[in-house]
Amino acid sequence: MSDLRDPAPYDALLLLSFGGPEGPDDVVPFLANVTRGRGIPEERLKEVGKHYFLFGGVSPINAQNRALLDALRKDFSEHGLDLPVYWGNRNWAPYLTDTLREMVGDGHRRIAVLATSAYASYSGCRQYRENLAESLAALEAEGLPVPRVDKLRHYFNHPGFVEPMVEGVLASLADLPDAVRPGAHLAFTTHSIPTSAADTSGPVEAHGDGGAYVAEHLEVARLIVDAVRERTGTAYPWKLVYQSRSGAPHIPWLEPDICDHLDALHGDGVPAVVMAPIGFVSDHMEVLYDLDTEATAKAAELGLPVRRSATVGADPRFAAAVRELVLERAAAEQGREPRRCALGTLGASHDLCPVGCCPARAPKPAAAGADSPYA
Ligand SMILES: CC1=C(CCC(=O)O)c2cc3nc(cc4[nH]c(cc5[nH]c(cc1n2)c(C)c5CCC(=O)O)c(CCC(=O)O)c4C)C(CCC(=O)O)=C3C
Ligand SMILES: [Fe+2]
Repeated sequence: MSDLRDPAPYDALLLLSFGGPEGPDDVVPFLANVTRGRGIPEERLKEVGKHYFLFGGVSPINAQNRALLDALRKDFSEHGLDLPVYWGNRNWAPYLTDTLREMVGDGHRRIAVLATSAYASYSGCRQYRENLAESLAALEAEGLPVPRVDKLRHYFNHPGFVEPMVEGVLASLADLPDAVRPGAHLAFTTHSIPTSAADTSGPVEAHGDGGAYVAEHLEVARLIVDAVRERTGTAYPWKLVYQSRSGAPHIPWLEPDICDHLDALHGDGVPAVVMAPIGFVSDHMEVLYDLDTEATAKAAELGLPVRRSATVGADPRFAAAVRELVLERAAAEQGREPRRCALGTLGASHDLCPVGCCPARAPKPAAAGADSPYA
């Protein structure tokens, strides 16, 4: 009988995130890291730099990841799960390669990886896998042991991710003035990406209009709408909309933008809107600027009452979900058939990204998938 809390074969968990600047001097080098070789127009970079300077050059994302680390360690220790937790980022310190070097130095060879992105897409999944491959190659070049890294499955439909967002939407609805609440609309938001990236997101079988990226977000929106209907008796009208678009204007990205959507709703006489950023795991800069600053100012200009609902952040139910995901994957790696928790109809996402999943425009080695050069 193997222990239900047995994380074997894993000897550590790595929290893999985006990273963000921690002061004014960090902003430009951070943006240079983010956009390395990606052809973001300079105008857009100047614009994005301003968002960070408005907040003293500090993105909240690192503090939020530190809080998540604390929540994970607390949850693991309370549940007898003996698994050290590390943290590394794609674009800022602590950098992924440095963290992996430290992990290998501490003797870890089989690492479960949780990315702070719940959905399929190049930016939210394969790009992290490319970062892992690059870092493993760096360790190899230094003559260090190369650990095996396994990325945990997408958790968009895990109850520990969805339930805190349901509560967040209920709280935002409750916070609206009584007079406008009955007519409120729900605007679920996520990061816009090029439609070409959306259409090829997820496994090849899922490719089609919007691919897995749009299908997964629509599923989460429906799950939240259903739960809100059950608990309030009201079927609030809703739509999935987008934010934080970048890239050249002639390239099609997912639309409509949240600000255009607010305009349209206002034009239709809708009296209030709850903006629910289901595409994000924490209230980082994309939420703080694009929703709480820009879209909220737009709504004020229209005289449209809006509320922005909370992301999961370091919610204990999310930490518990991460524990379940680690143990689920460990059980699968042990050759058992774990119970895979997933709400709705899409089912639990794959453990191993198949070949052709979320392709890059210029193919690069990616770890933790069926096409990984590292076993
Ligand atoms: C799908 C997606 C997520 C969600 C999944 C995930 O969480 O991974 C996400 C998260 C984030 N995106 C973030 C910041 C940025 N994203 C950029 C650029 C881009 N994002 C894209 C997509 C996504 N991005 C894309 C297709 C681009 C353009 C091309 C490119 O460069 O790949 C740029 C460059 C300037 C700009 O164009 O805006 C910045 C500064 C931060 C940090 C916020 C903070 O500091 O608190 C976070 C969490
Ligand atoms: Fe982004």
